[in-house]
Amino acid sequence: MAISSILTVNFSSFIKENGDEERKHRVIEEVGKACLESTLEESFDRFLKLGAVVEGNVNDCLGLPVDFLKQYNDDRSMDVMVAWHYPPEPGTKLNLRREGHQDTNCITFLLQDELGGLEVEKDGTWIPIPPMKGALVVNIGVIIQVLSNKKLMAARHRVLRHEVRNRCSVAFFYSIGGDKWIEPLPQFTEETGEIPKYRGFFFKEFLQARLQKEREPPSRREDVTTIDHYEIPA
Ligand SMILES: O=C(O)CCC(=O)C(=O)O
Ligand SMILES: [Fe+2]
Repeated sequence: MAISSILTVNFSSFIKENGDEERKHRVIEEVGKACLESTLEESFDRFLKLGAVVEGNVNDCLGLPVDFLKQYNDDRSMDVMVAWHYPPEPGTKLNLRREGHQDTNCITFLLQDELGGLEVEKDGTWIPIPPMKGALVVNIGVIIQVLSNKKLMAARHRVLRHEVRNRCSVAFFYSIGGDKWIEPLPQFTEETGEIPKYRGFFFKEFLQARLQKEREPPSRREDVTTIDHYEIPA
């Protein structure tokens, strides 16, 4: 089953989507554990607070004016928390459940269970990220990559499925509103003399293109809309 369908089929539990109350309630019902709701709500709110803190850290690491990235922050309707379930599939050696990708948001927080399986690409090599009790993996997403003109890169990562056990993870995607215009900031172009590496786009335009491609999967891999679509060739 294609990974793109994970959000919509019983293969995983889509547990909260900020902008869609109806869906949220339906899914929580489907999960069938009403007692979970307050825990989910609380987790969501905490992730949201964490997002604001880490966004501030990223802001400072990039040397941007204090609270500069906050201007992207007023619309929280695109934030999503997802519980992924990766059923085991015996007998396959390299059992990819999630192909290599970059997250298409701002910052992702990921909690993987004790089975591990998450890998990050570094210089063409896939490196396992061992699970650590009580630790979250923090991923930079492509929005930051574009705004910073590739000063901060979104890590490419993938997930291997376990041969005999169910793997679970929870991801929180800290995002921005669809009406935000994304392009390399002058701080990383005009002010440094660097050439912009991306052309500008509205975030929702990018998401729509991706969604469209997911609904009608392109036959060629290179046709999938990734952030490379907006890249200006050097
Ligand atoms: O399940 C995981 O560990 C990673 C999931 C992931 O990369 C994603 O949801 O974007
Ligand atoms: Fe991811």
